[in-house]
Amino acid sequence: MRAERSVRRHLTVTMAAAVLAGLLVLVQAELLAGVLSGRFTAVALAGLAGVVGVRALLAWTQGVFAGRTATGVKSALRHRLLGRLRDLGPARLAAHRSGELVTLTGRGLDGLDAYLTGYLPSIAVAAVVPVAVLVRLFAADLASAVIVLVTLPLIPVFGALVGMTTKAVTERQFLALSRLGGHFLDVVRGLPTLRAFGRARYQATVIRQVADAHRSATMRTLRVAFLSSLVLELCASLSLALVAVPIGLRLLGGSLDLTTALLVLLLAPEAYLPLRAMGTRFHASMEGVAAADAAFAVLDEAGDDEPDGVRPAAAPPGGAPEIRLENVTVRYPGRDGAALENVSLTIGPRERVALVGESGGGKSTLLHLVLGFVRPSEGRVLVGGVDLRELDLAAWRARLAFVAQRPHLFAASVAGNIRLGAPSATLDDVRRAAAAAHAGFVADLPEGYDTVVGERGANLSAGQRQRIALARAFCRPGASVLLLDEPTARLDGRSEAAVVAATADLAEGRTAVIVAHRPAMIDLADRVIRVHEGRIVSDTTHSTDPSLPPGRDHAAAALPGPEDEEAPTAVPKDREPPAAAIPADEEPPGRDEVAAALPRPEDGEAPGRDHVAVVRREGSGR
Ligand SMILES: Nc1ncnc2c1ncn2[C@@H]1O[C@H](COP(=O)(O)OP(=O)(O)OP(=O)(O)O)[C@@H](O)[C@H]1O
Repeated sequence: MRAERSVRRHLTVTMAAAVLAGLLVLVQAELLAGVLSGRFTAVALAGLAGVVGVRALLAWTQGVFAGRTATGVKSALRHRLLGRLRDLGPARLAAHRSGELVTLTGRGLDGLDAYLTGYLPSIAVAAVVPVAVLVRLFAADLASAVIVLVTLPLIPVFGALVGMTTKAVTERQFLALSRLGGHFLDVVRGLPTLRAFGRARYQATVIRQVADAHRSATMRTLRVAFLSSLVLELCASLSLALVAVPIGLRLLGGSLDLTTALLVLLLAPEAYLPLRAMGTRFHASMEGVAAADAAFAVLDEAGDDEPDGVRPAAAPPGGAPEIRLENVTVRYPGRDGAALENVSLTIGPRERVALVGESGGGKSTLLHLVLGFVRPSEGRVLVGGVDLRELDLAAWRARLAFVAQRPHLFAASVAGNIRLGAPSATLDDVRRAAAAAHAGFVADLPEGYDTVVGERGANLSAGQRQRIALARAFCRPGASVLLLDEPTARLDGRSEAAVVAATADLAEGRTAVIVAHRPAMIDLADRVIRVHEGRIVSDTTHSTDPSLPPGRDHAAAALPGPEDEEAPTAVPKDREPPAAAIPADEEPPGRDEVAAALPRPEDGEAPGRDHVAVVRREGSGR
């Protein structure tokens, strides 16, 4: 708010300085005409120099305050834009290309400089100075004033005629620029894939085409701008000729004195100049206006993080809450079918729920609903009986420990990445979390926990990235809800067993929702929910029947559908490692070896209970 006030103040000073400098032209012309005609003495030259000096000072003031205005407006817009992008949530954000957003927030908004420092002050000058000049001309010479009065409107009329196409042309140019930025970033990120598939050269051709499209759009914009300048210059020059020729003739005929003639000749161009300048600056500022339009379109998009209605956001309930979905349907923009359809589900406090089902079934969407990343198209999500739409989402998320399906690592130190959700965590806390996530490899990195991770974790293996992301979740001991999206994907058997054990430990006393494909992870849940094509098709609670081997019912719930590639198999509880965090530098207990020896589902064959028994027997016989 304070920033907005100061921007307004700076803009007012800019406009005032521009208008004042414009009006001083009248005094300058008056003095110059007097000095040149000999009406004023040489002393008037000092006054003339003074006026020129004041005009220079005003131009400097205008430049300084215009710069401050532009910086203030751009910074405020960038802040709001970034805030909005944060609030949009991943689902809506996915509709925008990162490169286009980068172009918009960077180079795009920089285009506003021309609008704020040039076009806006020129409007103020064009509104005041020609009128003042006309008034003075009427007082000096009626015939010339009438000619100026008649010809002056031609400039805005012709300017508007040319300018009508400007907006469309500049918008096309900005679109081409955004597309170029978006495509370029996409290609740079995907270079390894493109090279592997032999498409790098082809993409270079595509970039050339997109750049060509941008070049021709820019040339079109420039053509319109030059045409506009030509028309306005021509118009102003002809109008001036209409004023100057009769003045010359009347001067020769003796019907006009030299001072008046000089004054009219000096003042008349000043009537046209502000309008011409406005036209030129209009073209220069249009790219910034197109960028601002694009920025406002993003700002106007409904975010997912705003509580509905005018009520203040409610604080999330304390302790491990109950999570309830009531007839929830989720439709993503641009998709016909629903990602989740009429789903009703209650997850009790401290309950551990595994979400299973084939790819694309809607499991991650369900997690994102609880996170508040996506909003239900129909139905509602309740946390501890309070609608998520009424909750303070920042406070709610502070209570969550979340591992995303594709965790993002920042180009910061390993420790910084792990303590992302717990900035006050000490290095010991970070080490403990890393040990629980079985991320012992960090100690072997060149600078240990201070090693700077490449952009998006580029210098780490996929499994190492996953373990750092897990450590991030483990570094939030205050969290009362665990939301894990395939936390053991990309882990080897040994690490998986340890992470499952640590997860079991962490889930104790918390509400946990875990998207899982692997049997070991599924088996630690109290309840297994199978999601298929956006619907819950089975919901199995852990059996209390002691005659049944543990996990049997889970295996049944997790049984693959026709499309499933993996056949998850329950690993009996007694074969899991103890439910305690295993220090990364220690050898995991012997059970891990069993887990490590287990053929993984991706090995082609889904292991059954017998496999485990065989491996154990072989192991013990040695
Ligand atoms: N941002 C999005 N925009 C549009 N459609 C989406 C978006 N995210 C997911 N979908 C669609 O919603 C459906 C459910 O996706 P979701 O990611 O929830 O499945 P999933 O069960 O988690 O799959 P997986 O096991 O492969 O991670 C899919 O058809 C997917 O294509």
